[in-house]
Amino acid sequence: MSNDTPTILKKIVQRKHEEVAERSQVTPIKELYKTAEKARSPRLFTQAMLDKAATGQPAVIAEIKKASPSKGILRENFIPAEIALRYEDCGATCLSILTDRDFFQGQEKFLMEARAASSLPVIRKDFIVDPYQVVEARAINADCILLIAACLTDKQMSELNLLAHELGMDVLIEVHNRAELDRALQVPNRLIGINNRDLHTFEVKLEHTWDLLPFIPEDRLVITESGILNREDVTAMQAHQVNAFLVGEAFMRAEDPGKALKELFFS
Ligand SMILES: O=C(O)c1ccccc1NCC(=O)[C@H](O)[C@H](O)COP(=O)(O)O
Repeated sequence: MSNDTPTILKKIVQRKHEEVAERSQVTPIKELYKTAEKARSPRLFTQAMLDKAATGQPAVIAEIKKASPSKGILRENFIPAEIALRYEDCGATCLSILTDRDFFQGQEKFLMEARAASSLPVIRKDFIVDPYQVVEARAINADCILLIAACLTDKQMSELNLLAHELGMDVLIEVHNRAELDRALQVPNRLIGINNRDLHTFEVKLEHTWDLLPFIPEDRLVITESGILNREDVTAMQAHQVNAFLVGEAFMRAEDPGKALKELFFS
């Protein structure tokens, strides 16, 4: 593929820069900082994942997303607060809420509603390319942000990571291949997400997780992301000593997302 080919990830990143420009016209970053200062105290996302992993039980980040670019609408009956409660009751360790509007039909208020309904730490799942979005994440009560190595330069990755920590949030750094992993490991952070989905082509291969494992130091917690659909997938990850997961589609398509979580991980 040529570097000029507009993949979905490139389109999303371009839109994010436009969004930041539009939003800062309406709410300048100084104002956003004031809202962030008054936000709810951050819940400990990384610690929750580490504590759960230490018990030997699966540490599950359960995702709330209405739609995705690769799969379209995933769920019609979409009430984030209800889904969050079910996830918590059924053993989730943390929540992931899509806030992107144009590609995932997400909204900031979904994160606020889901977090208010549960006591779990929440990650803002979005495509963060600018400090404005980090401050915005804290202003809507997020406890953690996602940084996707494929969207960021090394400098951006470390600056956004630092800003998130200064604001009291945790960070999940996501990679898909060895080059991104090597870059991500330069950033001081405990959580490394390996996305099994190529965000340029949508191709999903679970092998990405175990292929990268030998290159990850012991002090990082590896979270496998995307394409975990059934018990065989979970067992395959556990056979490689990976026991932290981020799952969306498999739960969102189920009538009761909480029951689906319980069946996938705890039955
Ligand atoms: O899911 C997509 O189609 C997608 C496309 C482009 C960029 C990101 C995308 N998804 C974000 C995610 O990484 C997933 O929501 C997350 O890992 C959960 O995956 P799944 O369990 O397969 O829903």
